[in-house]
Amino acid sequence: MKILLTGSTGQVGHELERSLQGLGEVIAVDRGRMDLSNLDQVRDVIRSVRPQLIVNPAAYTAVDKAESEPELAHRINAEAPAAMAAEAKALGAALVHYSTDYVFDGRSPGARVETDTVGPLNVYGASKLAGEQAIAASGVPHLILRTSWVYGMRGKNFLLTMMRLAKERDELRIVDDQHGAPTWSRTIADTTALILAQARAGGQPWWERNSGLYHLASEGRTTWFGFTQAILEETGIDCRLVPITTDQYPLPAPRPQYSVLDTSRLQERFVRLPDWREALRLCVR
Ligand SMILES: NC(=O)C1=CN([C@@H]2O[C@H](COP(=O)(O)OP(=O)(O)OC[C@H]3O[C@@H](n4cnc5c(N)ncnc54)[C@H](OP(=O)(O)O)[C@@H]3O)[C@@H](O)[C@H]2O)C=CC1
Ligand SMILES: Cc1cn([C@H]2C[C@H](O)[C@@H](COP(=O)(O)OP(=O)(O)O[C@H]3O[C@@H](C)C(=O)[C@@H](O)[C@H]3O)O2)c(=O)[nH]c1=O
Ligand SMILES: [Mg+2]
Repeated sequence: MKILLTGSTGQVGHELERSLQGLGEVIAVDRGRMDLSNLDQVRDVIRSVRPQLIVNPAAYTAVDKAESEPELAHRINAEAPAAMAAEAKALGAALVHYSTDYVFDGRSPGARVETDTVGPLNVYGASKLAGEQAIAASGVPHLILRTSWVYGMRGKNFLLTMMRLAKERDELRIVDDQHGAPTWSRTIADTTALILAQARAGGQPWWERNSGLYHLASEGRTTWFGFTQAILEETGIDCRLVPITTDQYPLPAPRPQYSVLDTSRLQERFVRLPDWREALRLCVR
């Protein structure tokens, strides 16, 4: 199987480049080869590579910056995936795509299932939702994997930011009223590969029975404050932590208050997911 992988310089893409190796020939394209803001280039690359599977972790992920660049965010997060879906469909290929807990408004507590009402609060979330909807509407065989609070030992993420800040400062003030599940980039990549491998082992292409939307995040939940406490415990870095409210940390983009994803659908069909705290421990190790 020929697999076209985007975003291999990103957190999830980097892990996927490793995790997908056993499944076929992985052709990784970076921004230089395929710029997602250039839709003609997206189409041209897919037509020349002719993959059987496209895996697309590339995205515009700068949540605050997106508020002042809505058109660019929409092109990368919605129009490019729509173009990938159309090209994949024309080739008879399938598409694996990633989305976010930020498609939800998060106004009430409780974990969200795939069929729950969406209502993004910010430009990033709206652009990601538009991407999901375009793929679903295209009729291409697909997996859309919604994840949350991604971290890892490379790239730009909350774990590395907090490790740096905690070393630099005596005290950190961290929001303690936004609830979610931190998810290790490696969990996402390995789970993706497992789903693809399992489905293939069934003797029929996975999309014949399992095309659709799935929540893929760690088990359990915490707040950004709780996540930071755990980061300090695991890394042994010493710093005073002060819990604050969202109002006390103003940012350009509003964030959902409760965006825990219910992952039962994925776990019942495919594979168990690890607890967030345990995954953090393994990652830091
Ligand atoms: N990060 C998070 O907390 C979460 C992420 N997600 C979703 O998971 C997926 C993976 O995210 P993650 O790995 O964390 O993202 P990263 O921000 O770590 O990586 C983004 C990747 O997209 C690439 N990219 C951005 N713009 C373009 C462009 N115009 N053309 C080509 N490539 C581009 C980047 O390339 P370059 O290095 O050149 O910039 C990079 O490889 C995304 O769909 C994201 O929306 C979902 C929930 C949480
Ligand atoms: C740096 C810092 C942040 N915070 C708060 C701000 C914010 O409410 C929260 C998280 O901040 P960040 O900007 O790192 O996280 P954010 O960019 O909102 O992370 C999101 O990224 C996108 C791509 C997703 O899809 C989401 O799932 C989610 O992971 O932590 C503090 O309270 N204190 C601090 O010192
Ligand atoms: Mg951010």
